[in-house]
Amino acid sequence: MSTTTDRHDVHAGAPAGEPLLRAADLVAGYLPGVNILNGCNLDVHEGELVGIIGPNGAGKSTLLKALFGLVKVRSGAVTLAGEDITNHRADSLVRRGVGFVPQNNNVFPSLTIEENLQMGAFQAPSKFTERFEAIVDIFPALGERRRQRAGSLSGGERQMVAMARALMMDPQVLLLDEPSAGLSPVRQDEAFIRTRKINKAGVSVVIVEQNARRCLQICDRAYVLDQGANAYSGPGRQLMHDPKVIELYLGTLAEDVADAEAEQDAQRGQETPES
Ligand SMILES: Nc1ncnc2c1ncn2[C@@H]1O[C@H](COP(=O)(O)OP(=O)(O)OP(=O)(O)O)[C@@H](O)[C@H]1O
Repeated sequence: MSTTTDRHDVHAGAPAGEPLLRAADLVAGYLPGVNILNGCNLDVHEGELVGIIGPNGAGKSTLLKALFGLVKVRSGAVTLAGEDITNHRADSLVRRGVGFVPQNNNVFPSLTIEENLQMGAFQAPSKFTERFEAIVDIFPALGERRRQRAGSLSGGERQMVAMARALMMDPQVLLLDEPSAGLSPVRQDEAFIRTRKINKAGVSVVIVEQNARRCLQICDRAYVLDQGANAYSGPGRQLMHDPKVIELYLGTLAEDVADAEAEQDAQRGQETPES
């Protein structure tokens, strides 16, 4: 295992063996002739929590969408357990074990929590009860409030419903697009704790985040993107201490990072199940 955060080691710190999900040299974009991803690489190994951080407009969300068939890949390849899934449709990817939680408009507001989760299982309705129970084990609040309309929930609660809906198909890997976006600092922390719970329940996770520091704190490994290409990668905590990454992307002093780590360690000790 490599342990350096080196520009030239594109998967620094990655475990050995074949990744569960791989993006290799992806070139993709929205408009003809304009590439947003310029040769992006990403590996996710089974059980990993992998972060994607970088400046605004770096292409983080575009990379996630390209993995999920929502942005056309112009060259390069996406593979799942070694099989090519490049440009496969989202519904077929869901059947194959890839889940995706978009940043916005990610619940049906007029439907109840339970109905939202039924929508998540529409490709396998016979599994609804079993999956619902598994998800309530992770997020008990969803069971208690199953009859509440999603439109009446707070932003953080909606995000929980959106994550739960994506979990209904029992994905091998879950792609999360900025789960902390638009939430207050406390609610952001809850979103990160939920992400860790999902990962601890055995789901490999890719999380795109603007809150780079928090993201690096919870990730096994992270990739820093810049202008649609890999800039750095490595174990999350190692990137947090990398002077180049701090200067360019975290915009903070090393002492602040140490303080934030201590704070996070204290919070981790207090992590309790959702109520
Ligand atoms: N639907 C779209 N059509 C055309 N261009 C788009 C579209 N969505 C995103 N882009 C452009 O792609 C580039 C990368 O956007 P993307 O959302 O992937 O960046 P990001 O790294 O996730 O940024 P942020 O942290 O600000 O969300 C931006 O220049 C953006 O304007």
